[in-house]
Amino acid sequence: LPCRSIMAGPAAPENQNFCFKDELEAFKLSLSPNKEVIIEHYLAGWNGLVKFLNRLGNVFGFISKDASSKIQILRNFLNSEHGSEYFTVQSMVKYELENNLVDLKKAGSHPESGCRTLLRLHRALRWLELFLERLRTSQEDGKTSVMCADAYNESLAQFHPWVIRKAAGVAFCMLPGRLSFFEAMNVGTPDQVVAMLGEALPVVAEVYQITQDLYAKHDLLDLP
Ligand SMILES: CCCCCCCC/C=C\CCCCCCCC(=O)N[C@@H](COP(=O)(O)O)[C@H](O)/C=C/CCCCCCCCCCCCC
Repeated sequence: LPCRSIMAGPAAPENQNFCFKDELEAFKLSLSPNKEVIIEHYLAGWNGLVKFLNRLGNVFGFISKDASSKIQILRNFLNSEHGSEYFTVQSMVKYELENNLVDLKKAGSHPESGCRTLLRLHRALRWLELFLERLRTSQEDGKTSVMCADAYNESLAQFHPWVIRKAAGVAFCMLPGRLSFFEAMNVGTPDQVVAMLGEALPVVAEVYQITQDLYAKHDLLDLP
């Protein structure tokens, strides 16, 4: 499906030509032929989601700020002299572990390692997968705030302190209704949105699972 040219959000320059489908394409590109996760495309996927979130209003600012700062930390690694070690999640894990660049048990000299930073986004990817699935199967009168909160409670919430959970809960209540949400995605009719979600979900799920298995294998799922 081609993207529509209408703008569904505030008329900021970065909102022009926005199309949610393009943003999810980046996650598809992040899967290499040998099923490694290419960090540059993974971050482009997240960046697109943050752009989308920014269109939904300032109330989500604290969420998009946190995601953006994590994207930036990883981009800095990619652009550093060791950038080639950060080509895939697999190469990053190998490089950082072999060079003792990860605080494994408690925050120490590497509080912002690539591994711990990507883990935060990875946990959020599970929320995204659950939210997209709820959206895809929702009825016309389904409430995005409830779908979002349910997906959050089933995934990310367990990693957040009370104050963040409360703030997130308040923000979710400000989400637009299902139809306006679909409009903001700028994909087309509700049927076309649902079809697009059906295509996007297996990709998001695969990227999530590959990263999950890798982190589990190296015992990295609880990095401080
Ligand atoms: C068709 C579906 C459209 C979906 C559109 C999704 C747009 C989502 C865009 C970005 C998602 C934000 C990802 C948030 C990453 C959070 C990482 C995290 O857990 N950070 C916490 C821990 O970090 P450290 O302190 O250990 O460095 C940090 O404390 C979090 C702070 C901010 C609050 C995070 C709340 C997350 C809620 C996720 C749901 C987003 C709701 C979007 C509604 C469409």
